[in-house]
Amino acid sequence: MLSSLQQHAIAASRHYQVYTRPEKPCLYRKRRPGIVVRAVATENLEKSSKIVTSSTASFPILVNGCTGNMGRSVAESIISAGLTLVPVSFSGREKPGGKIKVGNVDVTIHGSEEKETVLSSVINQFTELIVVDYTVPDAVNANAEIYCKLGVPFVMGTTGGDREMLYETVKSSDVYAVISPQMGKPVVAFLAAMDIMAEQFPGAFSNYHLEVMESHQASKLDTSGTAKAVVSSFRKLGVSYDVRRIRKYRDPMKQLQMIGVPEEHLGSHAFHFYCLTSPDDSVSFEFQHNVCGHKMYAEGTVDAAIFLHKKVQDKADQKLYDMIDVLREGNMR
Ligand SMILES: NC(=O)C1=CN([C@@H]2O[C@H](COP(=O)(O)OP(=O)(O)OC[C@H]3O[C@@H](n4cnc5c(N)ncnc54)[C@H](OP(=O)(O)O)[C@@H]3O)[C@@H](O)[C@H]2O)C=CC1
Ligand SMILES: O=C(O)C1=N[C@H](C(=O)O)C[C@H](O)C1
Repeated sequence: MLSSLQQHAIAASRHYQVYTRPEKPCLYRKRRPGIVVRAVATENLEKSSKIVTSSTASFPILVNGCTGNMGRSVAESIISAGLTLVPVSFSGREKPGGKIKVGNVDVTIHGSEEKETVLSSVINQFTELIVVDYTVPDAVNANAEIYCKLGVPFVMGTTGGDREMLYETVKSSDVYAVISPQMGKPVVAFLAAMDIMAEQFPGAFSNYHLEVMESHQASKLDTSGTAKAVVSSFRKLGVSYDVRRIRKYRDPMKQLQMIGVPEEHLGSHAFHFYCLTSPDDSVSFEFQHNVCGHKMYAEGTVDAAIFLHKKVQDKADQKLYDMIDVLREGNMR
């Protein structure tokens, strides 16, 4: 009998056949042209006077982690959405120097020890600033503390770190934030459905056996935050499962041969698979979401930033949000 993982591998490769069909390449379907690009390239940031963005549609966003996969992708989506990309970002390296070009914006990369001083100066120069964080798990808590200390609203897409401490940091500050390990709206809808099921039918999967596996690019440092969120719903549904049991795949050979990740997406994919089996093995459920590339998360992140900007402008009472709140608001582009 095939193990559920082998069955998954077969299903995944079948799926691959489907979505790479040349006549219907849904992954690569062209989007409608975006809103006009309105990136403000602000050379000589130090010299410029305060940049005021009066219209809701053009508030400035600083992306922390612009040299990474997600940071760059979000920066590109900000420009495509006609928002203002602040030409400053941070890196884990102490003295990175240099600039990277995103669209027509030259983004200066600063070292992590300069974060607080540089960010304070950006806050003084850009009104209505929102920060987006796509860095590394080890930087999550320190970064959130800086944002809260400086009073800048932020979207935290980075996974890992001490999540409880992260929420505490925000709650004990006066800062608006969207925090979510998953910014891809269809996957967020799946997470929401699991959460609603857990809320309405607690114990529906009592004593079921759970297997979870996730596969990501080899550079991913932590266990999937999304898988952990799904497990937390399954636990409410009556399953006993420790997130340390989640099987992580980071080896490109296994991803290619066993899981069926398309070769061109080995460097950027997120495949998740959950299998629930009844105690007597007579019933099984399988859930799977496979994402290639980063665009979906980048676009969701821009929606989260637009949502957060509105909450700040409206002086909303609630300050801490997740992506389910963003989805519920229903004001997606
Ligand atoms: N919420 C969501 O939907 C998604 C979340 N993610 C999460 O986002 C995070 C980033 O992923 P990804 O872009 O693939 O990772 P990368 O490794 O590609 O990028 C990490 C970035 O963080 C920078 N960095 C490292 N240390 C620090 C630091 N101390 N301060 C500031 N910047 C730092 C790196 O700069 P340098 O290399 O120059 O040091 C680099 O720019 C991960 O936690 C990932 O799980 C990813 C996809 C979707
Ligand atoms: O690192 C990634 O790539 C991703 N990270 C997030 C997670 O840990 O859940 C979301 C998605 O899986 C992509």
